[in-house]
Amino acid sequence: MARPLIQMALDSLDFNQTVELADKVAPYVDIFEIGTPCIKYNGINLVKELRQRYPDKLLLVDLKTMDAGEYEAGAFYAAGADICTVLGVSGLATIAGVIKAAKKHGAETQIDLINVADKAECARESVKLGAQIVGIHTGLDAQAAGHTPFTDLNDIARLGLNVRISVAGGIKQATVQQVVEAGANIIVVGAAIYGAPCPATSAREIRELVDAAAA
Ligand SMILES: O=C(CO)[C@H](O)[C@H](O)COP(=O)(O)O
Repeated sequence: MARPLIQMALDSLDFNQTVELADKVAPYVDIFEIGTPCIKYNGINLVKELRQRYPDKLLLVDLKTMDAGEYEAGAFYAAGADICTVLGVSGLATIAGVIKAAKKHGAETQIDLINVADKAECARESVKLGAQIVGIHTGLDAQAAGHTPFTDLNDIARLGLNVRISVAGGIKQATVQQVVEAGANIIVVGAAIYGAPCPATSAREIRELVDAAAA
């Protein structure tokens, strides 16, 4: 099995804390995600800072674009994003716009299936448009209401689409093996790392668990 990537969700609002956290966990993760609240609060300068600081890491900007896909995402790809997210609920025209902007910069697009009613259909259509990643995502509010991403992950993985699958939504040490075995290619982790007493230790544990599950 190809080694799944670990994506660290940087979900603080504070610019310096975000950079400090990235520094702490960098040895253990493959992708830095600038979370949606974080990018709204800090803007494109944070993309530039992390790009310059980490030229060899993948950088995902969690724009969760809902409209004006090409226009909105284009600036972030130009600033150094490797991946931007667009909401599946935005519709195919907006998704196509973000994909167009990504292609212009040799970058990738992730379709976030959060709150999409027919996730299989949205994933299939997104792949036809040229998306490289679909995101199974139980958001923070849905997590608080007791939801998890596991059933949706299994359902989408079973489709066997030519697309990488990202999973997010409260993934922690206890659930890493399950999501790797279900077929996730990108494991997104936020609170289980940034909320831990020692984020670096937590990130290292998750790295070891992902690698062991994929071996
Ligand atoms: O995109 C997000 C919220 O919309 C989070 O970054 C994502 O859910 C990962 O964080 P956690 O592991 O804490 O769920």
